[in-house]
Amino acid sequence: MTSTFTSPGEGAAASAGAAAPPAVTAVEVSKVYGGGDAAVHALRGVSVAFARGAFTAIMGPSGSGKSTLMHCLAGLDTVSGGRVMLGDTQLTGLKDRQLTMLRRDRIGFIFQAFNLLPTLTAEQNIRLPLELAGRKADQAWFDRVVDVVGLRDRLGHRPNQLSGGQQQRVACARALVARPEVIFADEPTGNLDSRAGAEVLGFLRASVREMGQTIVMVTHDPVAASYADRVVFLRDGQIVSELLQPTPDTVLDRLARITGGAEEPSAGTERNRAG
Ligand SMILES: Nc1ncnc2c1ncn2[C@@H]1O[C@H](COP(=O)(O)OP(=O)(O)OP(=O)(O)O)[C@@H](O)[C@H]1O
Repeated sequence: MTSTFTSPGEGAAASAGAAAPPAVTAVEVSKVYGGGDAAVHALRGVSVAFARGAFTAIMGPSGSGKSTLMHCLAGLDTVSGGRVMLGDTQLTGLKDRQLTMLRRDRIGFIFQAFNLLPTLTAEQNIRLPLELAGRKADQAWFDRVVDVVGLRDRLGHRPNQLSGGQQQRVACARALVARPEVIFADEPTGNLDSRAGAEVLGFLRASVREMGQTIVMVTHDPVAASYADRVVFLRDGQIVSELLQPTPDTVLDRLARITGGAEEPSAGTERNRAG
């Protein structure tokens, strides 16, 4: 049996009202790559809900299905079974063009590689997705985002004039400025030293606290995960555990138990309330 993992009123989720659906929901999602003897069951009946206004980390051993889950949640890949909802919208079954528009209008992405356009300034990079969508950034919101990520005095710089941490802050601002319903971050600090990584994570945390942003982040790093409100752990394509209010130590401890095989899927309702 597969448990459904939900998170009780965290952050803005509490004020979003009982009727508001989670930002993202997966119901019994499975994903099989290939077929026959070579079939790889990357996800095996994953049910999980991500509350609005909360910061959730997805962790697990290499090959456990983290990237596959994120790609299915973000409409970058199709599921083999089950369904994915973005708010009230069912992604499963949408046509490619509808999915492209949905990603453009409602989802933000931050990747390990910053993916900035080298010939554009920081400000132009931040505004680009909105302009491509034919929308104009609300100036007050733009200013707020720029201040939250601390880029006010770097807006005229090109990416090669910025440090890695500053470039990733531009990528964060680019995702935040469109006010997406959810931002998916895939190892956002993977290319940064620990100081720059801490800065970027601090800004992501601040965007959740101060702007009610919803963030789902895949990471291998227990310190990065400790910035989240909640960590869900995958093993062999199933969610096997979760932690609320994680600390680096509780995350490490849980990872050790998971990789040691001590945690079974049914143990997932156990929660850490320390910290
Ligand atoms: N395009 C693909 N074709 C075939 N198998 C794939 C494909 N993508 C992923 N897999 C397999 O699916 C399983 C889950 O992979 P996934 O990349 O989601 O894991 P992960 O937890 O993100 O791993 P890592 O931490 O190493 O990035 C693995 O066994 C992987 O080899």
